[in-house]
Amino acid sequence: TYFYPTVQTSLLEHILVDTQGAHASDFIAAITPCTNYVNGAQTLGRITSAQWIRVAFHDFVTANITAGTGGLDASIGFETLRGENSGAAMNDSMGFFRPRVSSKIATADFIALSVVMSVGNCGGPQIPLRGGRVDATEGGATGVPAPDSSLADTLGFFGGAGFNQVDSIGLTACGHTMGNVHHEGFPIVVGPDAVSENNTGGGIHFDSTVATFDTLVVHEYLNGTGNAGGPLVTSFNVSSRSDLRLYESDNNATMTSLANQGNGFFDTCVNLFQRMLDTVPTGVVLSDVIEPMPLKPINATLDFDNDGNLIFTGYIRTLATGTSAAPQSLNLTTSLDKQGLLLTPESETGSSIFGSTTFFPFSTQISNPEAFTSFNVSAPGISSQSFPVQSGAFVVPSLTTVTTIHNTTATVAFSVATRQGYVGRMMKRDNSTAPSVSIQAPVAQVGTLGPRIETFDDVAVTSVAQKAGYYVWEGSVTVEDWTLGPLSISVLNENGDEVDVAMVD
Ligand code: HEM
Repeated sequence: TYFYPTVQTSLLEHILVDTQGAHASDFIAAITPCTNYVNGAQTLGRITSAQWIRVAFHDFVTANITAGTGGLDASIGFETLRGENSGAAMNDSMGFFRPRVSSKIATADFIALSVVMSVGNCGGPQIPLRGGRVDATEGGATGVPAPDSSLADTLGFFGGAGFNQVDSIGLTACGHTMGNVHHEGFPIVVGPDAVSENNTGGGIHFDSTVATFDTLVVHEYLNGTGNAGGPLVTSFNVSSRSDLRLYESDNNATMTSLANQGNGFFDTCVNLFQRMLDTVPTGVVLSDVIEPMPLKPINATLDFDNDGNLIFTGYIRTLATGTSAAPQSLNLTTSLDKQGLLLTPESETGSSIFGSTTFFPFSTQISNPEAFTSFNVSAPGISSQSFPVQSGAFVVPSLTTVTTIHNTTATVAFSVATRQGYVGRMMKRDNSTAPSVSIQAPVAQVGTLGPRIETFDDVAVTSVAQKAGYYVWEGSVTVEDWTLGPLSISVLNENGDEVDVAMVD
């Protein structure tokens, strides 16, 4: 399957942009509406959008930027039993991400993505998202501020993660514009009187708009109106007033300046959140910022049709922003066929905060695969774009299946096609030469709900057929303790680089 520009960027962009209607990802359903609680009863007084933001903070703040350790690395999954990570948010969120994690998107990337989606889809600004985080294999350092932490300790924890006093006040105000402090989990902050039939967890809002990302928490704090900054300002228990201690630590200068920024508050939060999300251990290289793509190939892949012909099928998605309209048709040409295909859209469209999406399915026969090196998409009003492809080797989607037992054991039976004469990384096996196939599967590990990735290298394959100038190879792998996330099947070249990959589940 052809993913553009990379597998990871393509998949993350999909979750970010395909939020409603045609071909939508189900990720956003967890925070739709923004008051939704995806892990249990709506009467618990919990909301998922706010939980996601809190999880990222707890994962991040134990970073030691001098040592280059910690940050957004999903170590939080191993740390949920620590008192400083009290509350349902950590395992609720890890449990939601778990069946989505794959070799291409780590849990830590889901932690980052979830903040971007909560803020961006609940009234706030768009935080630039990068991919490429790497999950920790064990718990990291301690050091999350708690309601009864001293000001010095709190500033020390933030400082270790690279945030000074002004940054710390800003990040806390940006975080505490959504969500609750709950009696259940934090009885030293919120008393039992918060518990009611429709709020069994006893959640008290930080501001009057619990599920909207806005500046209200700052104004209510300074003016003493509404929720007056929330339970960490007003708690019956003076030692639990950590937000009050932090906000007052510079005589409210930072809070006053945040209030005076007006809409600039959003820019401040974008900046601070982005720094938080992009704090990663030394050696982790993040991708470019993932931008919504105006023209995107989706599930574009080589395959064989029922007659054994080689075909190239998939969709082209267009994204119309602002007042621009979707094109009526697209023209798809390939390096083989300059005449091209006229593509017409599916009737169902999608919508998102970025604009509306339209999907143009295509299928075209490839008669001379050696010359199939690119395809090009154009339409009136859209600048034409060319996409490079390779046809040397590919995972055959129609001949690849996953079967599961009890949802924990998965058997991947796959087919790979290699073009006759293709020089990839061929392995000597049973007196013949076979392609090198690697399968990566997310599996359960002890101590965290976050999966680890198990790799099956050089999976045995046997040659079973010849089709359309290709050898077809079959193989299979059985994965135990599968966590339900997409499995990747990769064909590797002589350098061990991926030439083609299929994501299956
Ligand atoms: C002095 C620093 C901080 C302290 C002591 C603190 C403490 C707390 C506590 C005790 C809760 C209640 C959790 C629950 O009842 O489930 C909470 C909630 C929350 N915190 Fe903080 N926090 C701090 C800074 C931050 C920062 C910097 C962010 C974000 C960047 C953040 C984001 C959140 C969010 C979104 C919630 C609501 C969670 C929910 O509704 O489930 N916090 N915080």
